[in-house]
Amino acid sequence: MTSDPVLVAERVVRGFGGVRAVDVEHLTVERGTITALIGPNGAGKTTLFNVLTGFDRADGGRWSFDGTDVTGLPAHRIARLGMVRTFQLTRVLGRLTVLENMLVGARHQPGETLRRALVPALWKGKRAADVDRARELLDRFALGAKAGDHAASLSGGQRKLLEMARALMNEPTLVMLDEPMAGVNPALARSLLDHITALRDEGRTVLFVEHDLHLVKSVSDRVVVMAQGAVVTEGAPDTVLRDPAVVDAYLGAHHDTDLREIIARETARETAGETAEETG
Ligand SMILES: Nc1ncnc2c1ncn2[C@@H]1O[C@H](COP(=O)(O)OP(=O)(O)OP(=O)(O)O)[C@@H](O)[C@H]1O
Repeated sequence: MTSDPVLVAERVVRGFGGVRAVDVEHLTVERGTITALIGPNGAGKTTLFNVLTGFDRADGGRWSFDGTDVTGLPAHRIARLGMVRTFQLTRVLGRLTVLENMLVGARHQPGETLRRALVPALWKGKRAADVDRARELLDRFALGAKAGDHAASLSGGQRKLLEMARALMNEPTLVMLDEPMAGVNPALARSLLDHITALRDEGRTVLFVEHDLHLVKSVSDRVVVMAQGAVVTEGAPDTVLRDPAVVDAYLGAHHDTDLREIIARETARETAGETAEETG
C-alpha cells in the first residue's frame, strides 16, 4: 500500500512533573482509514490527542496535518483546517438546545464579524446553510426529534451521538474520537461503530481511542499501541493484537487484563461463529 498519511507526528513529548505522559518518536495516520489507538490506562492516549489538537502544549516535537505544519497551533485553528476531536467526557452545553449545540460547532470564517455587519444577507445565507447542515446531521444521528430540547435532557449515549454529529459540522478530513463507545449500551455501541464506518466510507479518516479489543478488531484498518507514553507497535489488527510487545504493554501496566485470554476468547468466539455459519 502506498503511504498517504493525513497526520504525521515526530518526536512529540509532553511531561507533567516527573512523568513523561507522551514520548512518541513517530506516528502516522493513513488517509481514509479507521485507526484505533489502544493502550493501558495512563499510556498517554488522551494527552497525545490533547497535544495534537491544540488543547494542550507539547514540550517538543512537530506534527503536520494534511501536509501543513500545525505544531503548536491553537485548537480552533486546527479544527478549522479539518482536524476535529471529541472528548472522553462529552462537552455538550446542557443549557443550549441540541440544535444550538450543533451551531456552536459551525465554522466561523476569518473576518466574518465584519462581513456580517456589512452584508447581513450573506450572513443570513450562511446561517441558513448551517441550520440545514445541522438538521441533516441530527437526522443522521437519530437526534432530529430532539433538535429543540435542552441538551441537558439527553442520555449519556445521546450526548456521545451529539458530540460526534457536532464534530462533522465543518466537513472535517480527520475525526479523532476519544473513547466514543465508553459507557454506552451495546446497541448504541453498535450504532456508533456503524457511524464510524460510515465516516471512513464517505472518505474521512478516523482515529479513535478504545479499550474493548473486540470492538477494535471489528472496525479498524490499523491499530496503534501506546504504553508509557510511547508507540509500542502499529499495523494491521490481526498482526498487532497477536504481537508479544502488545501483550507486554497490557500486562506490564494493566494486570487485570490478560490480552492472551482476550485473544483466545475472541478466536474461540470467531471459530464458533464460522462453524455456526457453515452448519447453518
Ligand atoms: N494534567 C495532568 N497533570 C498531571 N499529570 C497528567 C495530566 N494529564 C495526564 N497526566 C498523566 O499523564 C499520563 C498519561 O495520561 P493519559 O490520560 O494521557 O493516559 P490515557 O492513555 O489516555 O489513559 P486512559 O486510558 O485511562 O484514559 C498519566 O500518568 C496521567 O496521570
